[in-house]
Amino acid sequence: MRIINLSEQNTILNRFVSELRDVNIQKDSMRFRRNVERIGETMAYEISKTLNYAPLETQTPLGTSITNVPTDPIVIATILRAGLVFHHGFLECFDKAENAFVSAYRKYRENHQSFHIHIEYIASPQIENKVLILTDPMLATGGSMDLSYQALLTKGEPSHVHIATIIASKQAIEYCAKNFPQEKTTIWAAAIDPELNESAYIVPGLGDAGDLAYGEKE
Ligand SMILES: O=P(O)(O)OC[C@H]1O[C@H](OP(=O)(O)OP(=O)(O)O)[C@H](O)[C@@H]1O
Ligand SMILES: O=c1cc[nH]c(=O)[nH]1
Ligand SMILES: [Mg+2]
Repeated sequence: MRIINLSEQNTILNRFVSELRDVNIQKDSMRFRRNVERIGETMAYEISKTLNYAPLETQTPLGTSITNVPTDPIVIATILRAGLVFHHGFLECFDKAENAFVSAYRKYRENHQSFHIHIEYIASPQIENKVLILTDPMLATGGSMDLSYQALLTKGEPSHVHIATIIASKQAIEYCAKNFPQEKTTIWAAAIDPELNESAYIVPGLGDAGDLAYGEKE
């Protein structure tokens, strides 16, 4: 398993992440959504470097040109709600990809301290032998990602799994490293944070990504 922490490189991605985290800037929900999307676009570009390529001959008005283009069939999957904008960023880059959606969300108990992860439905194409990119901006315990992957396996065995996230906790990275297939999983994180609080929120993190993008829910 490869674990790639993009914050270890000095790139403009770090600016997008710092704006998401900033308690004042993040109040501008349009900017928050756009930054999530921009990170999706940038991460998709990084993932594109790991795909298989073949030469494509193109007719131009003046002659022919040969360009290496990616050949892998790609399915971009996302976890509602917070994943939606991130997904859109990936789709801007991989515009020919198929798409899958999983409704996995935290259902809190009365005390709001404990929760279980609830999956209601999935909408997915066949994923057999395709490159599966699982996108979710927050990887806190890793539970939603794991359950979503298990649900998607009912649609076939992917050739490779990319877990793509903006902020992961150390704990979730360790959890995914144990629970996803070693030989064909890559984890991409724009940042990896040290801990979770008692409500399983990432610290320092950025808060609740779904609420910041779309408003609070009941
Ligand atoms: O790694 P985990 O511990 O499973 O937590 C991460 C999940 O929590 C968030 O979704 P949330 O349940 O808040 O739903 P929302 O996107 O609708 O706000 C986030 O987008 C992940 O899906
Ligand atoms: O820190 C966290 C954990 C789960 N979901 C979020 O949006 N943020
Ligand atoms: Mg949320």
